Amino acid sequence: MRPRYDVLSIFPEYLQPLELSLIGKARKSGLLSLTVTDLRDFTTDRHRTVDDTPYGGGAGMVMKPEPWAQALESVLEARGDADVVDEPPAEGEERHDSRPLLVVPSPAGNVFTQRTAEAFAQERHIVFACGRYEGIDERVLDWAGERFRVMPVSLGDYVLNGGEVAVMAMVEATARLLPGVIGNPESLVEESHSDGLLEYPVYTKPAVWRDRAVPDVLLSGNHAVIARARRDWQIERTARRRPDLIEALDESDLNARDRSV
Ligand SMILES: COc1cc(COC(=O)c2cn[nH]c2)cc(-c2cccnc2)c1
Repeated sequence: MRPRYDVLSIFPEYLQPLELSLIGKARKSGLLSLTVTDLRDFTTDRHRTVDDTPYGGGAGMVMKPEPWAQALESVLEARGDADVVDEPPAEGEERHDSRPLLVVPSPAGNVFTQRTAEAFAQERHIVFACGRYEGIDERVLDWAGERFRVMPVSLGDYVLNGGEVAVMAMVEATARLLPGVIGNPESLVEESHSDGLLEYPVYTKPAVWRDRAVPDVLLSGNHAVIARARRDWQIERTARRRPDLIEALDESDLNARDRSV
C-alpha cells in the first residue's frame, strides 16, 4: 500500500521540513505520497480571503467554509473518487468504509497517541486540515462527514496558532511506522509507548564520562539480566513521570519486578 497524505494549509511552506530526513527519503522512494496545498488557491476574491468575523461575536476570526469545501472536493477529485459509492457489504460483512480520513488538528480534538499513529499507518488516504485563527466554521466538518471520516485530533492540552505543527508531528509519528521508512524496524519495537511504558535510559561510549559510569549491568553481557534491568527502569521511569500510564501495566509485570528487586 502506498499511503497518500494531503495537507491543506494557508502556510504550505510551514510543512517544508517534511521534505527532509527519513520522511523526505520515503517520499522520494515512493513509500508514501505527501501533497501540501494552499487553501488560498480555493478563494475567489482579489484578497484571497479565508477568514471572517465570528457569528455571536467574540475575539478573533473564523475560517470561511467555502474555501475549505472547494479544497476538500479538489483533493477527492485528485484522488479520483470524488463520488465514490461504497459497494454494499456482502451478507454478514462489515460495511467497508472507503472514505478517506479527514484529520483536523484542534485543541478540542481526541488526544493523539501512539495507538492513533498505528491506526493512521493503516490508512490509504489521510487529509490533514490545518485550521488557523479561532478555527474552521463547524459546518465544514458536518458537510465533510458525507465524504470523509472526520476526526478532530489534539496533540495535547495547549493551544497552537495553527494546525501545521500538529500535522508535522502526526505525519512523522505515522510515516515512521510504515514499512521501509525506518532502516531498522527492530527499533520501533522497544520505543516509548510501544509497550505502554516509557523507554529505558540509553548509554553509549565512553564507559565513564565526567566521573559518571554506565550502569554495570549493561556491561555484564548477560542479556537476560540486562533485559530485566531495562524493564525495571521502564517501570520506575513511567511510575515517576507518567503514573497515569502505570495503571495499564499488567499486574504480573509488577509482581515480576518485585521478585527481581
Ligand atoms: C481547527 O481549529 C483550531 C485549530 C488550532 C490548531 O491546533 C491546535 O491548537 C492544537 C492541536 N492539538 N493541540 C492543540 C487552534 C485553534 C484555536 C486557536 C486559538 C483559540 N482557539 C482555538 C483552533
